[in-house]
Amino acid sequence: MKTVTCTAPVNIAVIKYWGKRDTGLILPTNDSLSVTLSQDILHSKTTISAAKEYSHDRLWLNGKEEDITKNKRMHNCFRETRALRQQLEQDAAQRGETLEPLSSYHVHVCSENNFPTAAGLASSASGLAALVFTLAKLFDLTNNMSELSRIARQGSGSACRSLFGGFVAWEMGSKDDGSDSLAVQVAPETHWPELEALICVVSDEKKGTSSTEGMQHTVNTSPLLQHRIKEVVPVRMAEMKKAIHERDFQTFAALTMKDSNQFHAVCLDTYPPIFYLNDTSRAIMKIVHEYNATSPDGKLKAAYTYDAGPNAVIYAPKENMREIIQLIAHYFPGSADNYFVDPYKLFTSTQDLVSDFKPAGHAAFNENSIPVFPAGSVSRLLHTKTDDGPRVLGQEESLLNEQGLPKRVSA
Ligand SMILES: Nc1ncnc2c1ncn2[C@@H]1O[C@H](COP(=O)(O)OP(=O)(O)OP(=O)(O)O)[C@@H](O)[C@H]1O
Ligand SMILES: C[C@@](O)(CCOP(=O)(O)OP(=O)(O)O)CC(=O)O
Repeated sequence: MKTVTCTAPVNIAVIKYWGKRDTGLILPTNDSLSVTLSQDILHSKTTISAAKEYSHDRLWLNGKEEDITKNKRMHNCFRETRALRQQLEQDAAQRGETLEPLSSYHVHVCSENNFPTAAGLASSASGLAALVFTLAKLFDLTNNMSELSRIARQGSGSACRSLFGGFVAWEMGSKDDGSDSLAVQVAPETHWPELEALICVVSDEKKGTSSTEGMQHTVNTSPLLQHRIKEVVPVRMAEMKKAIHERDFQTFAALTMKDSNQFHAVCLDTYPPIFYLNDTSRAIMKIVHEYNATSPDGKLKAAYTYDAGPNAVIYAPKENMREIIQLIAHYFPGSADNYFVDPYKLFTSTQDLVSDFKPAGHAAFNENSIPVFPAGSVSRLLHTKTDDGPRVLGQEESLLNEQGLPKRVSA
């Protein structure tokens, strides 16, 4: 039996992917670009073992066994990585060497997300990236990350971007077979370490309309999406890459907010419309604009973005983060002890977090621009930053025991 354990990060797009031109191969209707967030805060952890004794492929997700017989996307990832392994085995045989025939073995996959699954926190991205990366390590594949991203893409589109750290573009490609639709790193995490993120968890419930389903309704009914694909995204992609290369937060922030807004506009333009934002999401947008508008030098200090759900992700330079956290904690107070995750020790206590709130330290800030929301409207604040791509862990981190069964199962 061979066993490997890895983690993969979440990525949050600043130029959104929304729409497929091929639903089977998962080929998008536009390029997209994302920031990879630290695995220290959010990650999928996956252990895979291969053994000739196994009778079928099995998956345990968050402690529960899932029926994967009909999971076409997962099978795509198994099929593609096994084909690459088989090639390695054949090449070795031609050289007169023997590689263990792992490509013919079944696998046991055990995966855990350290955050809610299917709640718009990009679990499919980290989960499928962890699956493909772990399979690649298990099979000793020599392919580079962009090649592997083609496989991860077939598990979930946004997963292809989670194979890299830092700033990552998914190039849509033009070929019918999808061979040129893959992720490339625009800049590594070390390029712009000052860029941080605050995830405001507005809801961690499973969402009503999945991204997969929602985006095809948009493709089929939204005229605005056609304008976005043809006219807007190509220009924004070029501007966003330049902004990242130049660490130009002004351009980065404006484009991030506009692109999030346009994504939610095409959701509204879908017929019947799709709504992912709620009143709390909209209030966070308003307060970020108020905060930016009253910045003493007129410069943008923060940018929000929302995926297919009400949770906000606020990107900002490190120097503004303390103030932003205080701002959000003031208007959206927590109701639970685990409200704020403070890995970078910005605050000495919860008291410190709420007591010295001075909105942007600026007289023009309209404190009544939104009301203070009921406690718990934002259930958690997770402070994080841009960070590296998937990591290989030691055997002691394995989620599977020596029989290839999960060490922990949930009821
Ligand atoms: N760790 C994991 N390993 C394997 N598959 C996973 C893992 N985590 C999530 N998934 C798959 O991804 C699905 C959730 O994807 P979905 O797109 O609905 O939610 P999301 O990724 O949280 O939201 P979004 O992509 O819109 O931000 C799960 O039902 C499961 O099939
Ligand atoms: C709003 C988004 O987060 C959409 C993500 O969609 P998915 O990658 O979850 O969809 P599938 O390819 O059908 O699995 C925007 C983005 O991440 O770019």
